[in-house]
Amino acid sequence: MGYRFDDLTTACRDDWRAYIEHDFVRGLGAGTLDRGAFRHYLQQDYLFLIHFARAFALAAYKSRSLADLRHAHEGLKAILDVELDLHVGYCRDWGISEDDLARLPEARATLAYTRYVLDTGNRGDLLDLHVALAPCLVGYGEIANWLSAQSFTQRGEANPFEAWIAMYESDDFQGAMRAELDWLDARLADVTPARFNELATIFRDATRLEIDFWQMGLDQRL
Ligand SMILES: Cc1ncc(C[n+]2csc(CCO)c2C)c(N)n1
Repeated sequence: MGYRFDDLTTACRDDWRAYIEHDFVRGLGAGTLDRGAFRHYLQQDYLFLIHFARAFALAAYKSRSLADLRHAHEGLKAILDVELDLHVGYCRDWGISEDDLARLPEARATLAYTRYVLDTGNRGDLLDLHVALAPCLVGYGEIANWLSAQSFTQRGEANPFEAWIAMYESDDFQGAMRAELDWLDARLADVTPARFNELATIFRDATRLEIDFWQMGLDQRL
């Protein structure tokens, strides 16, 4: 007993590294990622964010305390008022209009990942749901930090993906990631080994679905 978030990443170390250091991520850092692959990813990420907002609404429904209800509400507001607005603007810069976004077909990788998170939350409790959301919430912060530390990463105008890296490296985003880590550390401190194993399976599955999401972008696959 006495688990922490780091025990989840340690339990699926190879999958976690494959997600954080994926070729798609390396291409973002080096500035060499195929533009079509990035546009495809941006489009599918719009659909992803809509379902992710629904998952925060589910977290509100699953909350047993006012503090957890507020936490879910903050997460939902952050996606609707900040993340999705930014995303729509970002898509516009990449030549994707709101009309295009409204008509997108959903890729299999998007379907699989988002519905997996929603099903995990429906079936389980608030901790199951947060663990399913963690590769997304914590992973992108870790990816931005990892990229900043790599010698191949190009910063500034030389890199067409600079805004993407900067968004997830920002104090706002890193603060939200820290808050999520604290929430998870507090809950994981008193789970049994059997319960930890269940949670580690959820975390690994969601991490594998993040890897598939990057690969879907690279392959420009529906
Ligand atoms: C496939 C995929 N995985 C993770 C994120 C990152 N992300 C999505 S919502 C959110 C929190 C917003 O408050 C974060 C960090 C993404 N965009 N797309």
